[in-house]
Amino acid sequence: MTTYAKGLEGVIANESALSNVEGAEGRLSYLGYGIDTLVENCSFEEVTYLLHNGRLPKQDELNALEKRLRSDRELPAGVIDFLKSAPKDASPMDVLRTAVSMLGLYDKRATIGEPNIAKDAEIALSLVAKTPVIVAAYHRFRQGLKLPPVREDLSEAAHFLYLITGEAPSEAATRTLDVAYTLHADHGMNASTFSARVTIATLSDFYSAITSAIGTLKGPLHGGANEGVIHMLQEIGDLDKVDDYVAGKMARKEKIMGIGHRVYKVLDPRAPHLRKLAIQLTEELGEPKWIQMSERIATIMREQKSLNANVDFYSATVYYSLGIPTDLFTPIFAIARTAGWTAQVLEQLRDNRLYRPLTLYTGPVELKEVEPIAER
Ligand SMILES: CC(=O)SCCNC(=O)CCNC(=O)[C@H](O)C(C)(C)COP(=O)(O)OP(=O)(O)OC[C@H]1O[C@@H](n2cnc3c(N)ncnc32)[C@H](O)[C@@H]1OP(=O)(O)O
Ligand SMILES: O=C([O-])CC(=O)C(=O)O
Repeated sequence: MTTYAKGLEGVIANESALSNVEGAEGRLSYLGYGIDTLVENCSFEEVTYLLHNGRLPKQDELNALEKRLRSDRELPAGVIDFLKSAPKDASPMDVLRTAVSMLGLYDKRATIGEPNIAKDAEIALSLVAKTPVIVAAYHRFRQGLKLPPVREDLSEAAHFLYLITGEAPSEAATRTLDVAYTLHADHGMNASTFSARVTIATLSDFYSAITSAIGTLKGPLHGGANEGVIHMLQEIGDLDKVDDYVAGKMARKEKIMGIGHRVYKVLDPRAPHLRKLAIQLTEELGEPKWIQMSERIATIMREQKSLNANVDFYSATVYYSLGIPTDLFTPIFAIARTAGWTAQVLEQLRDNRLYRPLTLYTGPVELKEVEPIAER
């Protein structure tokens, strides 16, 4: 019997060995490694290797991956020209989506049809290497600044912070972003990953799949919620205004950004890591009000609606505390998720089948005659 689940809730769309999202328990692991131990012991580069290769790297393999990513940071001149000429007030997610699509124009390895996994694995790494440079370059150009020369001596997280500020970041800031990258790297059949897999499953090219994913991530019900959280906190302004604000939202049946999740019925396991960082960073910044407001919102939503914070709720305050402009929050999510999207695309290609679900037709069933246009 064919059943209908609105929004595909509870539907298993494919098989994957990459990330295990355990909604009832509030657990997340990549290839059998829980995120707690990965955050504690591994860099984002190690996690990228894990997702792409199915196992953690040995030291020489990690060195080779880091070298490979760091040597692939230059963007094609045509993409740089686009980033310089893009409207200064464009959404960085729109710019990223367009620039990633453009990368495909300059990469002869990107073809349609029967996959070549070795070639596709190279494209996957190029995408991981280049997406942060695209985001940073646009951010610099929109301010009328030059992009600092790309460097090969900095990790993925450090290099991104260096490019947006022009200065090598502190170890603490690098570590914070690295942890955030690891926590965002992959997450089962979330909407943007699903988009990427649907696109690649037609045997379209790799860049088209990641372009689809970026377009899907930007919506406020998905990755775009992290920017919505900061806008909400700024709108509220003070701790003593939180209760009225949330009550107003509930009365109008509006969503609180960063709260709720399709799969997690308990706290998102990424949230406590980001919460801890947010507490520490806002204290150092002397601006504890952001985390105080967040804590109050989370408490009200938990107590009154049985809804919990998701990954976007505290990441927003973490990025804000690092001095990152709000409209780069979702692009940062995209940078980290590129590790997972590309791994998922490769996994799809290794055992591909076209996605083609059905629709529950609700239109007229009786066939009609076409009336002459003057009589309609
Ligand atoms: C990385 C990520 O993508 S994590 C998710 C990021 N998105 C957000 O933070 C946006 C806010 N959250 C939401 O919109 C939702 O919780 C989603 C999109 C994440 C999940 O959506 P769904 O599983 O489809 O749940 P749905 O939207 O049907 O909500 C179920 C019920 O909870 C309520 N609800 C869910 N989330 C929220 C919220 N953030 N604020 C207020 N009410 C909420 C709904 O109003 C609905 O109530 P009702 O049954 O009385 O009508
Ligand atoms: O899994 C989801 O639906 C959304 C999410 O948390 C993610 O993509 O990280």
